[in-house]
Amino acid sequence: MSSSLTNWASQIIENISQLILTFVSLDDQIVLLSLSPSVAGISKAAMEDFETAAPYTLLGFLIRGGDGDYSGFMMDYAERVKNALLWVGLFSITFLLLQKLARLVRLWGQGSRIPGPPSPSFFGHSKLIADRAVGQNMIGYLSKVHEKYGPIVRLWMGPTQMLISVKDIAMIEEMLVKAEDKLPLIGRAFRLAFGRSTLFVSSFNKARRTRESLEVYMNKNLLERLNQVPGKVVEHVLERFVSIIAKDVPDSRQVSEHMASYILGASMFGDAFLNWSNASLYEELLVTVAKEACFWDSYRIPPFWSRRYRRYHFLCTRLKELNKDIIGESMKSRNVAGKEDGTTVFIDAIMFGGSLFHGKTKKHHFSDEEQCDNILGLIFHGFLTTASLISSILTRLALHPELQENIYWEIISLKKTSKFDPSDVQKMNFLLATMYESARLLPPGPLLQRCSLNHDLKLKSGITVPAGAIIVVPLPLVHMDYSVWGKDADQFYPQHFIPKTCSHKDGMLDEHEASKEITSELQIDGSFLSFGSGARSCVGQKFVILALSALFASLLDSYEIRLHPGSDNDPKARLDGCCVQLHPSPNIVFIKRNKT
Ligand code: HEM
Repeated sequence: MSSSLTNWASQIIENISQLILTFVSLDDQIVLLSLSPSVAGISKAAMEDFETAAPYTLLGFLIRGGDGDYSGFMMDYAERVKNALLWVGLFSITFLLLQKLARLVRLWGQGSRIPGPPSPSFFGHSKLIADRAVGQNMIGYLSKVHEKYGPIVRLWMGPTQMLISVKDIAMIEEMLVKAEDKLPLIGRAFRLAFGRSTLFVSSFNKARRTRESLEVYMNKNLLERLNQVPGKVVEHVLERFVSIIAKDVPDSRQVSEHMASYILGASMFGDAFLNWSNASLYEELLVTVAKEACFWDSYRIPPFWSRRYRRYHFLCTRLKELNKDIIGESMKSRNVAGKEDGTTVFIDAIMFGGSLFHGKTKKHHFSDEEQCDNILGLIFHGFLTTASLISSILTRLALHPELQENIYWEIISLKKTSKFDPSDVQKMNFLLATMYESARLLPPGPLLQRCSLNHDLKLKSGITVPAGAIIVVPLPLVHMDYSVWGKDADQFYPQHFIPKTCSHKDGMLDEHEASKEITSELQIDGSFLSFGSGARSCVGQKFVILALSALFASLLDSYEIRLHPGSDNDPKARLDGCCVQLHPSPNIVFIKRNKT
């Protein structure tokens, strides 16, 4: 038995050396050792050559078998290979499952150490929140659980998904610095409507470089343009207003959508946007897509079979086309102007320099298509949030005429010393405080959302938030916390942002103080979170506050905003689509000031 084995082994070794030679002589017709010659890619002629030229090769042995019974050996061999593969597969799957199970057990263990209500069912609280009554008032539900379980609360959204809600300012600050990623859902939501974005992606590492350059760009170049934009936007808005009131009395929401699209369009695309014949259509599509986006984004797999979805997709495609169109117009006007003036630097920086939106590596720059998607994603986020904030400001001003008088007083005071210039808004503390207060009482997005994709977060309090948990900050609870904002926390009161020590009338700054950073003279700390905070905070914050202040200064310089007689004067905050709005949106009118 042992001698036959030795013979067999030596025959194999001999055959291997012959086989190598045979392989060389058979060109490339033999692909690899295989179970059947046809599968191995051996032609019939080659097979005959092979058998006569190398009757004792390894391949020959395998095909013919040592004693001529090759089929039995091959079957046995195939069986062993199959079994080996099955075992490898089984081990890999078991290993992966065990890994997942270990992660799950760890998650449950970590979760059980964070206070929170027990899971009501296998589906956790997601089923509860999907319930209309609770879902509509998610903040109310979070308020109740925070009251019962403390400033950090854990909710199970299913057996594998944990939601952590944080209400304590110090914890929020720490969490927003440490949790640098966003929920993957956010990236998907934007991709569905507008393609790829370098900004609103989940991984912070992927967004970091683009964020940094965009922030520098917005705080420098876009703000420099503020002197030119607001006056023109007010003119356009009022022109449109006149055409709307010929048919209907506009509500603050319609006016705010119009203002938001014009202020963003004119800042980003320059005068080309103001002269563009499709500007109204672009705005209409933005509004329609924005209304539907949140609904369709809730689907894991988009329902391509639904006619309504296909219509939505069509509108997104049309919006993309118009976006390309206005980018083209903006670039054309740059060529006509023949110089890089303020009106087109934004588009230049993106489309030509390629320096604004970076690719994944230094060498990789995005294609024009990807750059257009990035611009649209930015406009979409900016439009939704800015329109919601403008609507809130318009409503507050219409409901509180005394606020308008304070702001008008600031404008008049400035005019006494020099000709009013929109960039002077940096000196108008009361106006700035009105912007912040509107954003505080009605943050466009009621929940800040973050996560840490790869690492657990160890908080100073000793709590560990597991990687992948959804972290939310319920802004209304933080912004209406009596212990932070005082007993009038739920009231609209711009003085919340004006330091008590400010000696100027209604908080207006003198020339010297105003030259400092805008926010340094207002009382803005970690408890104001409408623009987020930490690693992924909004890069448009400074631009929006100054642009809207300039816009309202230009408007209030010439007009008073009034409630239309009979209009509702007690609107309530309600989540509408992706943003919070006041409902019902009051009808407003602009009355020309008598400046005699
Ligand atoms: C009233 C207007 C706006 C509000 C209330 C707002 C609010 C926010 C909030 C809450 C976030 C998430 C912050 C966080 O998770 O900590 C955000 C992110 C962002 N915002 Fe805004 N935003 C506004 C306007 C704008 C505008 C006009 C732009 C630029 C044109 C802009 C650019 C961005 C960008 C690029 C991000 C993403 C940052 C990232 O994911 O890394 N925002 N914004």
